[in-house]
Amino acid sequence: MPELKPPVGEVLGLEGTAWNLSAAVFGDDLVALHSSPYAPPTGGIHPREAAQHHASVMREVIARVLPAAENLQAIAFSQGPGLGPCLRTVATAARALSLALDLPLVGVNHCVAHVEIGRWATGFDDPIVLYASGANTQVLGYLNGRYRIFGETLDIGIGNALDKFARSHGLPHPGGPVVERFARDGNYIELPYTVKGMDLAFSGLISAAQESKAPIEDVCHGLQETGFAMCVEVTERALAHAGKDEVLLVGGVGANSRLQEMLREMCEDRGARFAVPERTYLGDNGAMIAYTGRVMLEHGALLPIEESQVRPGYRADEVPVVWRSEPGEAVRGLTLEGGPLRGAEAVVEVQGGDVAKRRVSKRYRNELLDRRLITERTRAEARLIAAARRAGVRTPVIRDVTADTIVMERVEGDVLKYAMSEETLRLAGVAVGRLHGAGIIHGDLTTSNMIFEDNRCVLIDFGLAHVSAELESRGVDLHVLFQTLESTTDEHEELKAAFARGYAGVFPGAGEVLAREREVELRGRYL
Ligand SMILES: C[C@@H](O)[C@H](NC(=O)OP(=O)(O)OC[C@H]1O[C@@H](n2cnc3c(N)ncnc32)[C@H](O)[C@@H]1O)C(=O)O
Ligand SMILES: [Fe+2]
Repeated sequence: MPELKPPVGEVLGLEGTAWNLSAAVFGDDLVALHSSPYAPPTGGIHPREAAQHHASVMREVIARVLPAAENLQAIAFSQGPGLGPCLRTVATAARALSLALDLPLVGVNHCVAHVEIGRWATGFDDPIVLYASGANTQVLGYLNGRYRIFGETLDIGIGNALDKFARSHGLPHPGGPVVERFARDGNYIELPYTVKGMDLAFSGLISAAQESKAPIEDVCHGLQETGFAMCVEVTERALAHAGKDEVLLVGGVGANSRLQEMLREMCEDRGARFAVPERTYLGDNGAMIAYTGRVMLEHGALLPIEESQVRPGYRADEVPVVWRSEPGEAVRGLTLEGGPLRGAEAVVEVQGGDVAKRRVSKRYRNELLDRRLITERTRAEARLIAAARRAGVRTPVIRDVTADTIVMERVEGDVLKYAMSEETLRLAGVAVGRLHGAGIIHGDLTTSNMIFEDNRCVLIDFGLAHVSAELESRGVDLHVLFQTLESTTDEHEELKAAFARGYAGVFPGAGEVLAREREVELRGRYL
């Protein structure tokens, strides 16, 4: 007879990583939820004051949900990431409860909990997730036992960016909802748009918005149109890259109706499904911790009390996702033989021995922004493909260029994604080393943009390329590639080392750039 597992009862979850102290009891469904948000009297969130707030309402918040439990089995808490003092206050309470009630502890990663409650609330199985909150902006997807981070902000989270902008105009905290209200009555103004591969950055956008002399409604409108278009673009890139067909939006900024509308339009146009959980489960809440804690408990992922120290820099991809067993592997992409190929931003079609790459208009984007991006990128791509070629980097020969289309030589061979080995990575390193030596930054070094033909690496897709000899640009260029490697294979360390060998062999500045790459990587890892 198969062994019957005892039914898992309820789990109490405690959340308090930043602005909200919240507790919930979750069984087969949500049993009870109570929150006590902290609103800073002036300015942004002060970590210590928020922690004091959490401590002062802890007893009451827990007392509001605990009596609803009939068969409590564990205490789950947000172990990180988050603000140190807040995390410590919550962990202390969780340990005390665990000891007093003689129940095991479960340490939950806050980002993973946003994703899991989102899957629960929408019924989505294997989505690409846009996690847009105060401190984080990430695009995640499940692959081989982990939530992989395909792309993320290189500076601050979009929510904090909106909050910071609002603060500089004397508007109340949190700024996100205030910006949304002003944006409704505004007209589009142009602001800096920054996407690097599947990563993005908001500080240039925010400084320009802060300095703008345009009416506040217009600045808010331009800010949303630009910042959200960046988020939707990287989500679409991840969707195309991973070959999935569901998009889930989570995190506090997910409450924004314009962001929801843009994602919905992108998904409709791609034939993907889109969902967003109801508001209760979007921003920080205890239910997401209780629910994820319960799933972890069912799979035996308990936390000994002596290992229960908080983890302020805890990343989603550090968590072994033992409750999902499928490989989640991407289906192999279509080939050009099957007709026109639809990438994240362009349609590529065979024309004899050539291909025509046409950038398509995106319905989710403001029209002026859409036209600007299509023209700028088509021009940059044609110019820099030619420049790279002159510098001795293999790229396709350009035949013709119009406002939105480039006709170029067709390169045959496997893209790096399907030809991963130390040797191909070394060849990729050689190509990128030559490119950087010529003062060109690729801007989108993913494993789909390198093709192996006759034992050489051909670089394609220069739409985000630009000329720069800055250490930072070069470091970020490598970071985009390394991040794609990390998100697709467990052998990333060997592959990175092989790349570095090829890169250093042709580019004298390699040591410095590799060190900078490491710095960029660590930057994204802390709040
Ligand atoms: C680590 C953790 O503490 C952190 N949590 C967090 O940032 O809280 P969350 O509830 O997910 O998001 C709050 C953010 O969400 C923004 N927000 C709320 N409603 C919004 C709206 N309608 N439009 C835009 N932003 C909005 C707020 O301005 C604020 O920046 C996180 O998940 O990164
Ligand atoms: Fe959060």
